[in-house]
Amino acid sequence: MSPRQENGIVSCSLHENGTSDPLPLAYSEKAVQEMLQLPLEGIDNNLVEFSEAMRTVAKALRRAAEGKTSAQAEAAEWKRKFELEKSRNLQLERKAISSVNSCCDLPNKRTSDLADQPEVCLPANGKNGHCCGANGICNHEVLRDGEVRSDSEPVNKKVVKKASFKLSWNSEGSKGNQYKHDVVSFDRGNISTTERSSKQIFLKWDSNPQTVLVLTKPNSDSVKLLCSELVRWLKDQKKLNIYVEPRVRSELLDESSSFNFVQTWKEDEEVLLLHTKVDLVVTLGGDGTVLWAASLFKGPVPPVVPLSMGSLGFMTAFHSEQYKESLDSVLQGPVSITLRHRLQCYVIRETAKHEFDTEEPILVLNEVTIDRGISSYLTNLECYCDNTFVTCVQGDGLILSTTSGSTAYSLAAGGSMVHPQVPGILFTPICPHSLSFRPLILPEHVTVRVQVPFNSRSSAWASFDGKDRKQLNPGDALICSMAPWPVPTACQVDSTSDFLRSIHEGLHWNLRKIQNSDGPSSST
Ligand SMILES: NC(=O)c1ccc[n+]([C@@H]2O[C@H](COP(=O)([O-])OP(=O)(O)OC[C@H]3O[C@@H](n4cnc5c(N)ncnc54)[C@H](O)[C@@H]3O)[C@@H](O)[C@H]2O)c1
Ligand SMILES: Nc1ncnc2c1ncn2[C@@H]1O[C@H](COP(=O)(O)OP(=O)(O)OP(=O)(O)O)[C@@H](O)[C@H]1O
Repeated sequence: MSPRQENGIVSCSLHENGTSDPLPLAYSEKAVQEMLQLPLEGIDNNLVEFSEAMRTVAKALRRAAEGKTSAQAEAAEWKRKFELEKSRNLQLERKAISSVNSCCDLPNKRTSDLADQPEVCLPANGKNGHCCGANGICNHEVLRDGEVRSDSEPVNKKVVKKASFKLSWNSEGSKGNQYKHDVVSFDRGNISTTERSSKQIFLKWDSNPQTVLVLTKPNSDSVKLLCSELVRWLKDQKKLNIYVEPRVRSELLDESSSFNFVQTWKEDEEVLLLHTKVDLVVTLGGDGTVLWAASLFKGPVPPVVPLSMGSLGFMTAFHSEQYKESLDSVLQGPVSITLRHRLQCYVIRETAKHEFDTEEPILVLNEVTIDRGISSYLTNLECYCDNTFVTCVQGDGLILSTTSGSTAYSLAAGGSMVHPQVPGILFTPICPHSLSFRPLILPEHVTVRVQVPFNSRSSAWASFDGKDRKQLNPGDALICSMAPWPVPTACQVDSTSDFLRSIHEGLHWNLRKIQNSDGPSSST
């Protein structure tokens, strides 16, 4: 082999048989060293230069990606603010109209009598702009978004309008006329909190509920049996209109044609208008049926009465055998409710032309999970909270959970159990490959962004309340923030008793035999 230098690169010539020329004897090791020194340095210099150039390019790319990520997060935040502002403006508009129409001057006048007028309320006390006083809120003020009269009103039925109700909560301050709307008050330089969001909320009907949607777990004979009994009772004894899913209507009609009073829908679009027709939702099943019920409502959700017919039943406080007593008391009111917050998730594709080009939002009651799917590689998920980098999740994935979902998948992944009335977003890693990655709980006002970086080895997968898996390719992102529409579930006792009962009975939380008193005493 004869080493040659061409353009600063050393090359050796090989014979076709793969052997090389023996080095001339004059080439001592030192000589070789000297000969090779210069060209090798040339290679090194080139490599160093090249790697520096690559580093600069990588840095520029990373900066561009970070810039894009932060711009996307900012855009999503603005979008969220825009939506909140829009709904706030809508409320103000309604209040303004209400002062003209004075609908609340007519106590208990049913809104159906006002079918052609905007359905709004006049402040009853002339104060605060709320018809229900300072520590309450009327459903007319919050639940009217997107309510449009459907052209396809249910077959053979008269137009029925929703029952009105008000929500109220205990406020110590209001007793002494010291009620303040501010979260924090400054009284002579002293800071005190006057308002917290986790008070027990009561629902009181202003007019009687007229329409009930009954949702049932499929493929269960006991559920089917109870469903027909319950539907009959609601119709005959309570004189209520009943809606069920198309599948359930067919099942009921198969049983008897006398169930033809039961209403349903044909098109999926009609489901979007359900909240305008339904006063109350009753679920027959387990937690999965409550999740299913919530998923049908992409906007406001009517109060839900979950009758337990599953094995665990964290969110199903009512025993199904006692459905008559339970429903009697809920229909009569007032009833304690838990406002279960939901998360609103958007997927932004890398190919999106601009930041508002997101897919339809998905609302979750438990959690959104971003995991590695069938890939055997670690996930590589860059997470941002508002515009601040949080961490990179390397492991099996990440759970962004509501506090209601804190007892579900998040719990299994090591997250804390949180009272469902506490607003917040749980940030729980799944099998992180790091010893120090403890779960976080973030405040309710933040927007979390999970980005699959371009250099990720594989795609990630998002699933929503354990359903609807969506592939997230490198460059795609998922944005998640608190949704404006919670799921109000009726309580058996109250929010806190129901939560504690479910962790005791459902999970046997901290169950341990009490220690005997006959051990060593402290004096010995
Ligand atoms: N490793 C896990 O624990 C794990 C894995 C996958 C999904 N899940 C949970 O299952 C949920 C979907 O429920 P499903 O009924 O449609 O599926 P499913 O039929 O597979 O039931 C999952 C279990 O989770 C329970 N569960 C659901 N929501 C709960 C909650 N808020 N608190 C306590 N327990 C709850 C259900 O009662 C059921 O026992 C997902 O949202 C997820 O939280 C848990
Ligand atoms: N009306 C419905 N239509 C379609 N799927 C439904 C409906 N109701 C429930 N499901 C689904 O059926 C599955 C089982 O429901 P659910 O969790 O209520 O019953 P369960 O598994 O017997 O209860 P538990 O989880 O307490 O043991 C869930 O995945 C849920 O999403």
